[in-house]
Amino acid sequence: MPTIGVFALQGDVREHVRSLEEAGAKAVPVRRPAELDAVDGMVIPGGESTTMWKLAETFDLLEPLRMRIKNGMPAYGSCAGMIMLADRIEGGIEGQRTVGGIDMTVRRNAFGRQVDSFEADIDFAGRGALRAVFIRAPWVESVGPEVEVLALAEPGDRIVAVRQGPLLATSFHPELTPDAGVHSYFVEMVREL
Ligand SMILES: NC(=O)CC[C@H](N)C(=O)O
Repeated sequence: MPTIGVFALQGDVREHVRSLEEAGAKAVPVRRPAELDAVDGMVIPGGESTTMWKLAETFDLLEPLRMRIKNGMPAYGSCAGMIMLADRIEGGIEGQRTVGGIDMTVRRNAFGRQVDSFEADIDFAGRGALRAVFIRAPWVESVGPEVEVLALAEPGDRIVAVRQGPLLATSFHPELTPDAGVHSYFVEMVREL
């Protein structure tokens, strides 16, 4: 059984732990570099990317995360986590940095504010309909040639799920629904590597 860490300095950590366990992984919260060393893959949850970035710097987790990802560790980011895995962001705050790894430009809060949050049925990775929850969600503006688009959403057929090698990101929050499909997809990715 793979051990998957959940970035636990900020965000909806418990929900990801539950979804990962449902998908057949051992899930552990990660707050320190030593804890990061012990996992086979990482999830960066939904939450607030600006706060995640600041806390990751303060707790010396940003650089170790970047290194593990550079060395091929699988990672999955939902919503704020998607922003953290983007090489480039639009609409970030002054100086905002990410972990990076996926050759894409992500627009923060692209679908609107908290009041514009919505749910939609989307087709994820050709696996049929999946209920997707969007909360102040980003969308992907553009992707590099190595990036595979896994899902689009209305309005505007925006890119809301992508994969680049061992890295996966979604604009939406599968951890907030009972369907563990996206987490199962990620756990399979970790098993394959
Ligand atoms: N639900 C979310 O994760 C929202 C993400 C948030 N808008 C951010 O920029 O980090």
